[in-house]
Amino acid sequence: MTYRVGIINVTGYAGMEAARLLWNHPAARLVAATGRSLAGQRLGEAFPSLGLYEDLPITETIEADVDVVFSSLPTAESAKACAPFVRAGVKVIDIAADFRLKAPGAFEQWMGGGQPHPAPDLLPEAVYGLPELNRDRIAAARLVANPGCYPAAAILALAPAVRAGIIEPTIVVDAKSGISGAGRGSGGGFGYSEVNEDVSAYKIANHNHQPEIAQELGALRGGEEPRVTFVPHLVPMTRGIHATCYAPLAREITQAEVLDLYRDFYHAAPFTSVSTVPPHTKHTLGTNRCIVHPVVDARNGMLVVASVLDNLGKGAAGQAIENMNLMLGIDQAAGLQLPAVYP
Ligand SMILES: NC(=O)C1=CN([C@@H]2O[C@H](COP(=O)(O)OP(=O)(O)OC[C@H]3O[C@@H](n4cnc5c(N)ncnc54)[C@H](OP(=O)(O)O)[C@@H]3O)[C@@H](O)[C@H]2O)C=CC1
Ligand SMILES: CC(=O)N[C@@H](CCC(=O)OP(=O)(O)O)C(=O)O
Repeated sequence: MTYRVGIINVTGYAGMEAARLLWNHPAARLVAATGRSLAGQRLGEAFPSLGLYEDLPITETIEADVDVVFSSLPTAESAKACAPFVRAGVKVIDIAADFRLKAPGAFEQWMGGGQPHPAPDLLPEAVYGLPELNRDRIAAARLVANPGCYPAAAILALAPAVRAGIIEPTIVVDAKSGISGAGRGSGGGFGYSEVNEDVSAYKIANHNHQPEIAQELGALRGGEEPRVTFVPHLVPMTRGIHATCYAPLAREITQAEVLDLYRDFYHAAPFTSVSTVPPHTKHTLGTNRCIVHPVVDARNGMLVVASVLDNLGKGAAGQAIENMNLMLGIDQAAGLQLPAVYP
């Protein structure tokens, strides 16, 4: 059986990456793709990198029968486009941030610019789409909230330690992102001459991924959110997230015990692996992989975890396809077993 997939807003980086990854999927086919300014063009004509899609038209809305829809609209534009599909029984994966935050008022404060949520009735049922934590719930869901790119890296770095209670709930996440994290529509300040040879922090102490990280780590400790200091940085590479996460150890533990704990936690996860050496963002480029590297800093009583992924892979479109596979009840890794692009 081949499942029929639609992408709402194929014209952004996340939508384009979903189309790229779907090309070789053994059980799913892209049959509809929307785009605002490019409607009427063929996908392969609009984007030469997707030239294999020479016959697929970009349309204003999805009219074809579909089994699954990905939405990669800008955050706060996405929920109202997803809602009719969920209500019609189509499985929906929202790559935007509209269904991620559960606390009352959180969407309005962090994602919606003060505007009310467009589909508040669907918010409680949306499952946070990180299979390493929520595999069975994703498989049963009709609406999945795909994680943000920074939260995916940070949560995967910290989840085993938080669940085992080996760290104090005072966490620092120091994260770097490639420029594609800001999207195609990112506008001023992201030109080559501005970002090349430049590194800067941004949105210190007020980035909308901080509550997402705290919410999901809190769920691993009975709902009590840890204190999370999150500092994102922009670095001059195209793709990739590198998160270095720090927390005080709650008890003495050896490096070997921590490695065992992490390996045990991720033993059934096809895309998250535990490394004994510092991972590079390029080890995940173009893939759905996340690599975590936990280190006990015994002199200071700290756990330090380095984590890498591709913001458009495990941070967006790859993750969305992994979630789709689970929702369809097919092999979790279908279409996603790819070596990284290296060097
Ligand atoms: N980039 C990343 O690494 C990640 C992105 N995401 C999420 O995925 C979603 C898409 O991000 P990304 O692909 O980076 O976005 P981009 O900035 O690459 O693309 C946005 C596209 O959306 C179109 N667009 C803008 N506003 C609207 C609108 N109101 N209605 C319809 N189309 C619109 C624009 O096309 P045009 O003007 O031509 O119509 C533009 O090409 C976002 O919600 C983002 O939060 C999630 C994780 C990682
Ligand atoms: C480098 C950069 O600008 N990154 C984006 C995050 C990427 C993203 O799209 O995250 P959401 O899915 O949660 O919107 C940012 O910091 O806002």
